[in-house]
Amino acid sequence: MNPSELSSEPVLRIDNAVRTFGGGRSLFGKKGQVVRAVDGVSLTIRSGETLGLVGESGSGKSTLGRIALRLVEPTSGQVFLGGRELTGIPPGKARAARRDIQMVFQDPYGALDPRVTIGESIAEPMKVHGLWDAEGPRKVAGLMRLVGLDPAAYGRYPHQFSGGQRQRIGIARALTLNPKVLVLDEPVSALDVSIQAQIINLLQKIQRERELSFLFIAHDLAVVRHVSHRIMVMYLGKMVELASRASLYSRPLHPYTVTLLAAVPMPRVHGAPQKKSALTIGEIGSATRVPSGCRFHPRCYRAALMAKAPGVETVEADGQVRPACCVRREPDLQAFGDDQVACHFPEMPQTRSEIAEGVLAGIGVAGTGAVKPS
Ligand SMILES: Nc1ncnc2c1ncn2[C@@H]1O[C@H](COP(=O)(O)OP(=O)(O)OP(=O)(O)O)[C@@H](O)[C@H]1O
Repeated sequence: MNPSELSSEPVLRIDNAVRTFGGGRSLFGKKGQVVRAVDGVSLTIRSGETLGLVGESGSGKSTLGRIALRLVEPTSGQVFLGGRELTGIPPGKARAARRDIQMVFQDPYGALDPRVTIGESIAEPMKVHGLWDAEGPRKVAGLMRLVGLDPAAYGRYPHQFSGGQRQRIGIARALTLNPKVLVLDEPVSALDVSIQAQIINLLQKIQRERELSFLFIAHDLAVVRHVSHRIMVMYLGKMVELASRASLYSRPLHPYTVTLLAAVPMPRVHGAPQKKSALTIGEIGSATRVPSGCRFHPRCYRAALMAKAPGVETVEADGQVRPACCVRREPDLQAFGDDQVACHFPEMPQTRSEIAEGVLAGIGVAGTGAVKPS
């Protein structure tokens, strides 16, 4: 579906979601550290749209996905599903309202109960919601056919299936209640590459047929590029960039996005050996000790470059010279057409040599080379 064909009404809306973990007292009365897993993130997804959600491990993607379903309660913020506020419903009554949003998990091995036949597994949500009737078996058979499984396999157990087939079972189970939104948390990352493509094709077919909306969480930027209409990039609990697929891959605005894209292996050119990224910039920071100002500043090539630019006020932070604004002030989200970015220097040019120079300026160098995203 083209972005222009999508309806403008959001099916899912998350407003300013915050989720912290920890902070309680230990047995000895010592106060634990607080993790700000999701720190003021908002998003919308329209009918038939796929919003890709990317970021390194620990950036808060799964927590945000679970907040959308209220599998994790937000510390603050609101979730609206089809215009109805999900977060306003008392916990005991949320199940019925949650029917319209379901989840597909990463691990097709762990997501299914090994003692339950796959047909029963697919039927279970209907039974839990009191929707099982004489039509139930026919519906389960229809769902099995939809995901490419033979209904004759109803009475078989999960261990009798391959990883890809189990993910098909997980998808059928997620569709049992006819939801409007699927949260797909790394749905193909546990599968072989050849099987990944089959599952992605299946998800896209189902999306077209049912006008489903997807929140598609993934590490793999190549997969996200393939499936998403828009992409949100998260870093240490914050959204740093939100853009259409076309702009994100052709003109990434946030230096973290540039760095992530640079870490994707480059396609082979004229039989040349595949180049891996030149940019390595150390580990993602700690979610318990979040850097001041822009959270990305300790790893940011652009901040390193700007610190050398004439007229830019600088400060030293953890032994690195950085623009004072990056260290002192969290950047606001700025709009660039339909795209948004949270960076103090979003328009700084990003030629290959400038990025390489920024890296060389002291952020951890793994050489120079193929850093400009294709
Ligand atoms: N139940 C929990 N208790 C304590 N900390 C948690 C809990 N769940 C998540 N966190 C922390 O919140 C932060 C964000 O975790 P989250 O799993 O949402 O990130 P992610 O981007 O999905 O990472 P991954 O790709 O590894 O799943 C991490 O620092 C994580 O350790």
